[in-house]
Amino acid sequence: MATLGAYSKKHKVTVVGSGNWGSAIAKIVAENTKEHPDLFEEEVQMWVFEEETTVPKTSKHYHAGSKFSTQPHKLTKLINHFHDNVKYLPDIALPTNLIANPSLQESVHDSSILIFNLPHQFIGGLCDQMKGHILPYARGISCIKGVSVDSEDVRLFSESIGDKLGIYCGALSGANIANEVAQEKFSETTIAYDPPPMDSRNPTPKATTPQGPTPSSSQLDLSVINEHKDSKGKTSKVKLIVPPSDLAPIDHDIIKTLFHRPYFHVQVVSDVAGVSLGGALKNIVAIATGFVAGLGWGDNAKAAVMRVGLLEMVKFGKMFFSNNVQTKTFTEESAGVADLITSCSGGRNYRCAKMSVERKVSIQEVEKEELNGQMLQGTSTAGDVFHFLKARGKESEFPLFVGTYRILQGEVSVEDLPDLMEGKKK
Ligand SMILES: NC(=O)c1ccc[n+]([C@@H]2O[C@H](COP(=O)([O-])OP(=O)(O)OC[C@H]3O[C@@H](n4cnc5c(N)ncnc54)[C@H](O)[C@@H]3O)[C@@H](O)[C@H]2O)c1
Ligand SMILES: O=P(O)(O)OC[C@H](O)CO
Repeated sequence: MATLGAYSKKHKVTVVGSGNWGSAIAKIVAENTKEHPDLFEEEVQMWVFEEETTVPKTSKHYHAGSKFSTQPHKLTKLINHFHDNVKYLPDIALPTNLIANPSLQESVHDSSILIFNLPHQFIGGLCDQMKGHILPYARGISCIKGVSVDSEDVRLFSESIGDKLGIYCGALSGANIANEVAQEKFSETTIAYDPPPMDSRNPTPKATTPQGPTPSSSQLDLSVINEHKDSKGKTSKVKLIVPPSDLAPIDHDIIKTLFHRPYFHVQVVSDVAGVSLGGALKNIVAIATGFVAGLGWGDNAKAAVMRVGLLEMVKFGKMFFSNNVQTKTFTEESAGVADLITSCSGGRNYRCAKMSVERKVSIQEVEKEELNGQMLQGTSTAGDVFHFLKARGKESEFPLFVGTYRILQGEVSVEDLPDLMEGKKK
């Protein structure tokens, strides 16, 4: 594990997002910053999308007659008072060094490590608000499970965040149902972090320094033109800022120290595209698995959907992200097959899809009734991926992804899925 060694400055960490997974990850990193005061500032900021809420009746903090249980209060106030995200991760004790902050700009101020963890629909707008307010040499980790799609392109959130903010950003994804992780039940995760060469500990990075008297490290113009190969194999030149030399480089060691816990085991790899795609595409497969479970079709049917889903996940990566995506990320890492299995067994996408078939209502209706503000990612990812494939005439090559979208749209029925998967039904 990393130690401070020659570095005198500490990393400040901010988690952008505070939903079910956002709060669980914030708990983990706050536990680790407390355990490693040589590397990190103890206090971790967590940006909260502010809303008014009361303590729910099911919470251990609910007391009939108490002002928090009867009148709405700001969620940040409740989190900081009870050290419990009573709405999105109820009844989990959050470390007292984790501070909920409703101001995005204030929470990211001076942070050298930014962790992005919120439903993917919101990240673009938040990055726009963060521009100019973050340290230019900050580095990021995206815990978002989704892909950024428009008619032109499909992109990884780690890359679109990185481009918007002018920073390097890796990705964390794995078989991680948030409530289980928060209850400290053992799980594994995969972090893909392939930082620019200038971030390595040795040798000291080359940097362009202004002429004149020697400035302090914080005043140096440490911009480096970094030749960068993106997840599709395209090489471009990006201007990145070298972190000051009195701050420990954000390399695999530091990343592992920040996220690894006795109950949360981290593998660090370099395949950012594979890790991100695994987390995004399995959500579509989880919906399809939930649909067949809703019909009462049993474990064999679920396994068949998962098998086809895994093949389509790998194919999608290979087809649209060239050879940068490694098949073994899908077959060997937590971010691949393990996440697929857990999501298709007990994830929200699976559970809501199952209930929608059982109750004969739309999945959106179930989401609203059952998730108390948490949001499904599979429904929008299914739509995004469908439109992306359609624009390229590739629908027939991804029958499960396309079939799931068409069921969601009400164009075909769940009973059609076996034939859809085999391309027998159009
Ligand atoms: N929950 C899990 O078990 C889990 C596990 C691993 C990964 N993930 C992934 O983590 C990411 C975050 O998921 P989550 O579970 O933390 O979120 P969630 O489903 O709990 O979503 C609710 C969050 O969205 C916020 N929100 C609502 N409206 C907003 C707005 N207009 N702007 C900004 N934020 C707004 C809410 O305040 C809340 O924090 C997703 O990509 C998800 O797929 C989730
Ligand atoms: O609950 P879901 O379906 O969003 O999935 C949760 C996690 O991604 C499982 O690893």
